[in-house]
Amino acid sequence: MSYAVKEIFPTLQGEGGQAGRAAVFCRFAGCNLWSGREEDRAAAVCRFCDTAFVGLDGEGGGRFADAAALAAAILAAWRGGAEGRHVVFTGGEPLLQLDAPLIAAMHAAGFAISVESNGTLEPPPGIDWLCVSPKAGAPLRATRGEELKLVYPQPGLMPEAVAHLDFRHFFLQPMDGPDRAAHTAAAVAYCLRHPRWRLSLQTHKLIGIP
Ligand SMILES: C[S@@+](CC[C@H](N)C(=O)[O-])C[C@H]1O[C@@H](n2cnc3c(N)ncnc32)[C@H](O)[C@@H]1O
Ligand SMILES: Nc1nc2[nH]cc(C(=O)O)c2c(=O)[nH]1
Ligand code: SF4
Ligand SMILES: [Mg+2]
Repeated sequence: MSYAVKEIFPTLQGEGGQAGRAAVFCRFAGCNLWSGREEDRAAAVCRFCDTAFVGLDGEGGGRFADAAALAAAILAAWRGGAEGRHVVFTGGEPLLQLDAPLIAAMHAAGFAISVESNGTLEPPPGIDWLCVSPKAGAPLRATRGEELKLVYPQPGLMPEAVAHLDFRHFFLQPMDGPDRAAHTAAAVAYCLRHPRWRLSLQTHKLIGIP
């Protein structure tokens, strides 16, 4: 199968339990919870998205004919050597496209594989670090993984509704937008009262890296 990729770029993981870790980000085009068009946002299932994921026109983006071609482009974007190779598949929704051949190609190239998913699709085997970020009003099919990262506050999806799931780490990430400061204060207050939950800041935005 071919892959539609918005952009490929090296940066530090900004969020969650791996914040600060070097990675190549591969952002797939397309999502099942929003078209990505502003005129559709108000009617979408997921309405707070902070990401442009439509098209193939970002840095390093394009259509890749097969897993070998995409793996080669990701390896070319890695700034380190053979040690510590790490790719984060995100989007858009990466589980619409991430498949067994790509997982095998990345592992063969020496990469650990992280995934940022909305959790609506069954993850394929072989993911080394699965981050699930559930969305109010969307079905949740990925109920286990390394971290659950809930954007907070989300009307219709309280942390209590997902705290029983089988994840190693539970994060609240303040919803970015015009009310980011108030959302951050609310997330801090929630973590103080519910210590199973830890705060995830979008540190890349704080320091101005991609
Ligand atoms: C752009 S999404 C792509 C991956 C996948 N579609 C998902 O939603 O998890 C990457 C991460 O950013 C989070 N995110 C999106 N919009 C956000 C916002 N306005 N504030 C904080 N986090 C946000 C998502 O919940 C997810 O954890
Ligand atoms: N630095 C950095 N860290 C991130 N963690 C998750 C991101 C995403 O958009 O999926 C992201 C991103 O876009 N940049
Ligand atoms: S599910 Fe993820 S990529 Fe899709 S609209 Fe929501 S935050 Fe954006
Ligand atoms: Mg992002």
